[in-house]
Amino acid sequence: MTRVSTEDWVPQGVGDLENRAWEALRQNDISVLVTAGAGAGKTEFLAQKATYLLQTGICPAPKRILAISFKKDAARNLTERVAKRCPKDQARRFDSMTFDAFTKGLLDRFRPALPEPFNAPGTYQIVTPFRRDYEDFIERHSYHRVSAQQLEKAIPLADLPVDISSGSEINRALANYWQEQLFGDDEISLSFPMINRLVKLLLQENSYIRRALQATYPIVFLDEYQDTTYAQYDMLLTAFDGSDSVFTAVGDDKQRIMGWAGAMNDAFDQFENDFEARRITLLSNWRSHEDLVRIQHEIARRIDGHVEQARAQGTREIEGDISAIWQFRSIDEENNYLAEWVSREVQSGRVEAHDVAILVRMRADQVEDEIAPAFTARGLRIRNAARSIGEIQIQDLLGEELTKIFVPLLRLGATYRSPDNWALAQQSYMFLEAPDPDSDISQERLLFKLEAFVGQLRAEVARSQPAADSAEAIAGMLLEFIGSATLRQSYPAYQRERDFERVWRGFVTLLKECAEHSSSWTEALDEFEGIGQVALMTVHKSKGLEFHTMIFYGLDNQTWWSLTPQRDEELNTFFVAFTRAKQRAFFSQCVERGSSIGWIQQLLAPAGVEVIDGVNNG
Ligand SMILES: Nc1ncnc2c1ncn2[C@@H]1O[C@H](COP(=O)(O)OP(=O)(O)OP(=O)(O)O)[C@@H](O)[C@H]1O
Repeated sequence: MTRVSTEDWVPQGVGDLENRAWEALRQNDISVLVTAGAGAGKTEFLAQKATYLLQTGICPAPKRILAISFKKDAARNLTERVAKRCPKDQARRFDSMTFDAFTKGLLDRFRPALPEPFNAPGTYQIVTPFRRDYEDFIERHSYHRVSAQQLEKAIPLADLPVDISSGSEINRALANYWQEQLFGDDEISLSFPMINRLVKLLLQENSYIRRALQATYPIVFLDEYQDTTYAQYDMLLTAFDGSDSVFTAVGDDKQRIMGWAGAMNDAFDQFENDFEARRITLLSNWRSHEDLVRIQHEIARRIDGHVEQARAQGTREIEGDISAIWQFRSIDEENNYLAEWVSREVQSGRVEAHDVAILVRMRADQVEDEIAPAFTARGLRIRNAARSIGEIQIQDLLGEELTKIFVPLLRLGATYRSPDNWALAQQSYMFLEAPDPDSDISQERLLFKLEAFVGQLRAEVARSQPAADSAEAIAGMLLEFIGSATLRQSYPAYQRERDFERVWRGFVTLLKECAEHSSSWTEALDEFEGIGQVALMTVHKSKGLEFHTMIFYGLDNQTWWSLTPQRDEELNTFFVAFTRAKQRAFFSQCVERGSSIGWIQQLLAPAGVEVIDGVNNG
């Protein structure tokens, strides 16, 4: 086993860390709260810290690190970075997952240990109820003093079993709601907030499970900590109550955009108190260049008057405007201009199509219908990340483990030289098969099997033209080789058949769709991954991502009506979206749709962002 001394350890994959990041990295006896603005490398910092702790043996075998992220992409990204940097036996001890995957994993493993009636036998389905479902429930039971909104808000906060001794109507409604979800006519139906409550109860009632969890994870990371909900925090406190586990939380309170979903509004202070944590603030911005950082700072100041300006570490690569509000007279003019502009930029080689993102407030499907013809006419395709393929959105599908395992294999099938995909395929396969790390023979045997399969896949791919039926057959070969049972055993998120089927069906459907449009398998796979396509997404979905060029589409007071500086969350959302840009961020607005948003113009004007005539902007 390779070990590096703490003095000799150096960051990997990046040049260096800023001094304060070094400080936070070496802080291992007490918990730390790393706060920093956009692009400060918070997620990267966690990847470095995990690497440091594993490589130096500060986290020795068999101890593990638990990293909790909000998005699947982020969780997967962390796993990949650590896997690239650490030997296998170390990387396997890094468990990176979303909050929901963490709680669901615990529930699926230990459900029988819940007290009655919460250990009800039978499978369960995960549901995401809408407000009208709660309204329907309230109406059916004739609760007069409880609203649907109150019930919805109370579910994540109420401990189980719900105390009905006081006779309060909300508690009676809650208890009844649980009863119906567990013992109604259909299959047991649980939402993620309900799963959270069940896991809290499980951990509270079972000191054995709690102690096992604490012994396994002496180190816990929390990414995007600002969006932690009260319920999630409460569950964590229960899980690690009385433990010596050391926490590292990273976050930016200006990027708090999940208040509507119950995110804590005093998360940072609470963490400092409860975990006796030291707060360390990072100052760099590695993503954006100086001129963009100056504009970002104007927005940041509006959110927090005391915020320090970040030190831009990115290099400006383009000349001309880096930000402006383009005004158009009609929707047609706007769409044609944007398509023309993006097409020119892509053709000139200044930016790749998939490094351009068009951001909308909501209804991405409708906007796709509106703008796609102008882009298609210029040979550009739009990748609407929010489009649903069966029961899963494209952006989520691309972040799924199944996709991350199958796509490199498909790439290997479609091309003869692809060392990166070979490395990814090998890494996934070894993870799934988990050969004895001390046995060279079993590892070699597996590699041989993988090579043989890739050979077969290549032959099949070479034999068949891309089309719906051939895509389905090839996807079937992949599943047969990897094995659905292996996948489902390896990932808690796939343990239940219907969860697995949802992703698998989405994967096959999108692959078929892409194959039908393409003249080669490489083209089909590029289309599948959105390579060479202009990204279209909602501002919320842009969180955690980055693009060379961003265009905020249709920024008028009708479409972006809710964007007001009086609502913290909306301003934060705007900040999150704006800070995704590495090189430039433009706004498009047209009078046909609504009038301009005065306060945004006033906010951005001091940083030199002007309103200009879209068509004649040169
Ligand atoms: N020390 C570093 N040196 C060079 N590049 C870095 C460093 N740290 C991070 N980066 C790069 O800077 C970009 C932003 O990093 P990262 O996504 O980790 O930031 P973040 O603080 O989590 O961002 P945000 O909160 O805005 O989502 C990424 O492209 C990352 O690879």
